[in-house]
This record gives sequence, structure tokens and C-alpha cells, in this order.
Amino acid sequence: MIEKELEEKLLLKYEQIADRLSEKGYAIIDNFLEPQQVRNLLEVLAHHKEQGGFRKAGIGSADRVVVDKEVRGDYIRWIEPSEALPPTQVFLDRMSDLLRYINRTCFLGLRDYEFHFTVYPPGTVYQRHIDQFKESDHRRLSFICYLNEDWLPEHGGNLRLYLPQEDGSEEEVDILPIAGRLACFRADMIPHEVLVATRHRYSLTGWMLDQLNELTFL
Ligand SMILES: O=C(O)CCC(=O)C(=O)O
Ligand SMILES: [Fe+2]
Repeated sequence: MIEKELEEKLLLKYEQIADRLSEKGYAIIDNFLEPQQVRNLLEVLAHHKEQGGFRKAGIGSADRVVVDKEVRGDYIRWIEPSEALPPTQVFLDRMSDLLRYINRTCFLGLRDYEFHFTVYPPGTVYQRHIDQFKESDHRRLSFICYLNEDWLPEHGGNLRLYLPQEDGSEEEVDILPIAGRLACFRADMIPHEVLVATRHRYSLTGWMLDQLNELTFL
């Protein structure tokens, strides 16, 4: 695809994301990453895995991290932007563009982001939670970009959002973690969970912050 065409396509996607975030508090965008980019990121992920770069994710922030595999069974590797491999850098550049776009249109005062590679082994989940820590609520928006090629509904692994309704009830939205798809939502408002899958489930997970990133670490 020629560069100008790609730029125009991306701009349309950024617009959809910003519109849906302000209207509904969440957005699901397919083909946010091109298939080649997904493959490149999967290679980087496999490389980090081989190097033993992943560790068990915890719950809580910074100094008070608790590992509880019943609540959260994933393995993560934080991205250090200054050391990012080229495919990761391409991804981060795209997120920087998106951050600027959202700031121009949504007035969330976003200043930075943090992302990690994520692996959920078969049989693991992340129980219902929200992404803002009580002790530091600088996470404004949550983003998950899925890297799972040939993922079928019977593989499970949905992200389930619980959307608060005006009458106090909740509407459930289930999202399959298919390759290239981006899910994003208000980090402070939308409870969500990761359902069990029969395959390894790969993604990039991150947050846009309203302060500079001092690594809030999970
Ligand atoms: O992988 C997903 O679909 C959601 C992950 C998540 O909720 C989290 O890491 O906080
Ligand atoms: Fe979450």
C-alpha cells in the first residue's frame, strides 16, 4: 500500500476511535494493524519469549504487586520505547499519532502511554476488574491490540466489557481477540474480564496516561 493511502486509512480509523470513545466510552476497530504488521509483532513476541523476557503479571501497582493466578493468569513483557525493535517501534509510533489525534478531539489531556506484550496460556483468565488503580489514577484509556491469527469463536478468550447503563444495569459486549483488532475503552469506567481460551492468546496491552510515564508497573 502506498504511504499516502495508508495514512488516509489510519486517519479514518483514528476518527472512528475518537468518535466512539466519546459517544459510547469504547471502540472496537478491525484491521487496525495490517496482517504483515501482526506477523512482525508475533516474531518480536516469540523472540522475547525465547529470551525469557516474560514474567507473571501481578495485581496492584509498583511496590504492592500481588501475583494471583486465579485472578490473572497472563504473562507480560513491558516495552521500553528506547529499546523497541523495529516492528514494536512502528506500533508505538502509531499509538503516538493516535494519542495526538485523540487529544485534538476529545480533550482528555493525554500525555504519555505504556504498553506491554501479553500472553495468556490456555486455561487462564483475567477476572472482572477496572484498569485504574485506586492509588494512582493516571490511566485514562485502555488499549488492547490482538495478534491471534485464525482465531475462531470456539477458541474462546473473549474480552467481555460490562457497559454501565443509565438505569443502573449493565450491558455485556463480547469481543473476540482476532488478529489486527484494536479494543479500547475508558479505563476508569468500564469493568471487563478476559474469558478462558483453548489456545495461547497474544496481544499488546496498554494505557494512555494523563501524566508522563514513570512506569506504573503491574
Ligand atoms: O486482553 C484483554 O482483552 C484485556 C486485558 C486486560 O483487561 C488488562 O490487561 O487489564
Ligand atoms: Fe484490564
